[in-house]
Amino acid sequence: MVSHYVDSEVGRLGTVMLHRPGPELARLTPRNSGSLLFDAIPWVSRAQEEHDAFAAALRERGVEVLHLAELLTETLASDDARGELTEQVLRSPRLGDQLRARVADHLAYLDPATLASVLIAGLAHEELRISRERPGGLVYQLMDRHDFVIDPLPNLLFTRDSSVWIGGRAAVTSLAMPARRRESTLTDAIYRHHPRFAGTEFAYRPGMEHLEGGDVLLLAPGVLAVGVGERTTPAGAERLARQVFAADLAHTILVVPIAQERATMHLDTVCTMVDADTVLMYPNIASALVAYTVIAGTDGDDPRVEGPAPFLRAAADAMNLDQLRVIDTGLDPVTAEREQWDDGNNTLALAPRLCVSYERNTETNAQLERAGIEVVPIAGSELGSGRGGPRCMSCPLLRAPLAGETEPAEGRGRVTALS
Ligand SMILES: NC(=O)NCCC[C@H](N)C(=O)O
Repeated sequence: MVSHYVDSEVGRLGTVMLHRPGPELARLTPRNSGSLLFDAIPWVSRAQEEHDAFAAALRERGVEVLHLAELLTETLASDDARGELTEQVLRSPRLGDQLRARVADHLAYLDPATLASVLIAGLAHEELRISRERPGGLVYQLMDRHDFVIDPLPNLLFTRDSSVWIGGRAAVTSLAMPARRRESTLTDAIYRHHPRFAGTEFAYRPGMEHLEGGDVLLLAPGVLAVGVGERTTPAGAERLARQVFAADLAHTILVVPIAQERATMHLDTVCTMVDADTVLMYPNIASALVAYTVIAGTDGDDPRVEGPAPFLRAAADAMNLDQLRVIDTGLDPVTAEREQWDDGNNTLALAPRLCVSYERNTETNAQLERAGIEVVPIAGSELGSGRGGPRCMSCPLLRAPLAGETEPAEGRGRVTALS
């Protein structure tokens, strides 16, 4: 068993899980892209090139990159995992008994790599092997040949959302949008059946109240921020608070309401951390954002809720800082709005003051560099068509503890707000 541990957003990144986009992206058409949560139809091979360059940039900086599809293939060597994941797709009420039996026959023949690929890319009616002796029945006959018997998971690319590590535990989330719900069955199977993750303990389970990883920020050891809006519900935030308090993984949770809009679907679309005391924030909402502070109860009491208070103030207080240093997305309200939409806020910290960002967000990247944050730019013209940046596309499994890295750099004001 390898140990996995994450207690901040910015401790030096050791291991990350990515998903290289594959044939599931080729399932997107103008007719289904809305329900599959993409804003444009990506050019698949270019998206793969961009993703390969992202993975290479991480590896060049010493990060161990794990690929979800490879982990899933290895996981499917376990008969238990295979049985569970097959049963989950067969449970769909859309299939009906006769077609369900035919899909079960089809899946039973697949080797682990092909089964992993079908679980990710889905299965179209025309790809299902049906013999004359065992026909598909009414449901099969009434389907169009391009209809999905198993839906594809094009958003698996955004590995941030289906699981998040909090301390040494995996929180496997409960995704809100129907198009994404099955993603967490895959991450859950990996953590429960892959030998690398043997003995993993869990901080959250699929099936609990809605919670998505993009809404969870590990502000500091023991302090989490959880966005509530389009995806994570207040009940999901409350459940997470109870879970992490019970496991002693945190003492304070800041619950942050965000607008229920596509542009701000997760907290990490408007705020990410680039140093132990520094956030990159969307200025058009930064001063209006508030937080409810949820504090662990003692001796089994319910958690205490305080606030609301301005988010930046509540966060600094919970993190024991005089003030959080703030770097703005963009330069003015219009470039800020453009670059926030293009995931300019959604940076992935590789270490304190070192982050990956989409190259297209030139104004935001210049702001970061001016503030002493080194930027590793990556191309994302195709990757961004699903609305997600480097943070959304990565699930950290191991970060170095922050001890010794929290002190301000020589000659750099720790508490200067840059705006
Ligand atoms: N954390 C994130 O903001 N993830 C991006 C998710 C994008 C995906 N197309 C979605 O709508 O869920």
